[in-house]
Amino acid sequence: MEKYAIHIESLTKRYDEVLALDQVSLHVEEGELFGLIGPDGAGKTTLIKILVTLIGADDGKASILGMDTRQAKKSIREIVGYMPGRFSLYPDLSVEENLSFFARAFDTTITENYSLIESIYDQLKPFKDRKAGALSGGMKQKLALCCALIHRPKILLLDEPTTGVDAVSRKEFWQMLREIKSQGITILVSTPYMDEANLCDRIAFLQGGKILSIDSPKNITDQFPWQLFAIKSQQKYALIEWLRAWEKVSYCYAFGEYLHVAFEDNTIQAKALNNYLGTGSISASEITVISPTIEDTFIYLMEHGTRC
Ligand SMILES: Nc1ncnc2c1ncn2[C@@H]1O[C@H](COP(=O)(O)OP(=O)(O)OP(=O)(O)O)[C@@H](O)[C@H]1O
Repeated sequence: MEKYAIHIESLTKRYDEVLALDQVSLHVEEGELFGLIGPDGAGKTTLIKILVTLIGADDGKASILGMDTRQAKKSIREIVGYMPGRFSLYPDLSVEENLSFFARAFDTTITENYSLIESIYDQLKPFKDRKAGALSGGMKQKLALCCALIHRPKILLLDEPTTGVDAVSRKEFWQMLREIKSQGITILVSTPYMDEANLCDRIAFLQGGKILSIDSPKNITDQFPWQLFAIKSQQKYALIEWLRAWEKVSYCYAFGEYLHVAFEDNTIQAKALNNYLGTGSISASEITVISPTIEDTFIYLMEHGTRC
């Protein structure tokens, strides 16, 4: 008996000369909040479309609760909730009409599973007669989530639900996902935002159709192998140039007003770093040792190859 909510083995998908998925393997446990993290074009949408049986793979296997995506399309569609990346609602129907439409399509009613969407739909109620096309980005996102949940799916698949949404709505959205997870629903969510990876139980890094790593956010950041420094200076561009010219530097990227720098030689400490900056007439206002972020680790894995 299959124990995974989602099980993918060596999945490969090609669009003409583009290899969108290249031997992707992963599994998602029942009840997990799993993140598919990767930049534009990584293959996230393709993977999710295969899982919801909208497109077929060229090779490999994918199953949802033990059901093969090639053979059990109808049964899978009944138990998954899907929120596509682009606007999936009917813009000329009102908020309430959209929700009723999705409920009817799944042979249910708004009231039958209302408890699942109540806390989200309550925020939309004041606008229930407004056309979906006239809602704000954050409100559209909430309505699309209610529509994806209205038939109480066992597994929820969300394709970049927070892309183009403001920071407050993004935060609220992740809070909603935690609440949905607490109701026993397995969630697979894709995002290009590295900071959202920390909110998942486990994540898979996807890049160019390949998995770079799969693990908990903590175990992922533990893969960054060097001591990492954050440096701040008024001479930001000269600082980048000067450090990238130093043959001892093995990692050097700008993060906002800081530069993250690491050395393969772990004996190099802040004092030696400061001395080197001095030889280039650069003064740093801050040099501190920091913990690597998810983004640091993603860049490291991209440059140094897969670890899994
Ligand atoms: N229908 C298609 N025909 C041709 N190429 C495609 C098609 N759909 C996707 N691709 C290509 O496959 C690769 C993976 O695309 P995919 O949409 O799965 O990535 P993604 O991670 O979801 O990124 P994005 O956020 O940009 O959609 C990209 O190079 C993309 O251009």
